Amino acid sequence: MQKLTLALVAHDAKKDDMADFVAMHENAIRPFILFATGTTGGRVMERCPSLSVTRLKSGPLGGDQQIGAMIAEGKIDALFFFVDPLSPHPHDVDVKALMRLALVYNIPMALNRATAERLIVTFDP
Ligand SMILES: O=C(CO)COP(=O)(O)O
Repeated sequence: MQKLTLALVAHDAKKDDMADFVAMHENAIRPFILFATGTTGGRVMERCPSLSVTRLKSGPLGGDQQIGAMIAEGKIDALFFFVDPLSPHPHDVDVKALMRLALVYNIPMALNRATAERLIVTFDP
């Protein structure tokens, strides 16, 4: 069976949460092919050195758009995007575009840790 692909993205205030989440669910996450925006991917690999994560560009430099393009190409099966709703982001249009494409292509998308905790247990990658 083809491996499922999971994209990980976290705003700065949520990167600790993302690293904790991945560490806590490392065994469940290991079977996925993992992609992440640049800084998020770096933090995840620092915390879980045995995981292999393909790092794209940092979000503000186009990483969100790269993941959006992969979703449009059918290359991403699920998106875990831990959003910080309390800070302004210079690339907010990219953030919205990424969420929009996840909606257009109807892929499972967790926008906070509580949802990701519930979603991760549903996968059999
Ligand atoms: O900005 C982001 C999401 O919009 C995340 O990008 P980084 O993981 O590079 O910080």
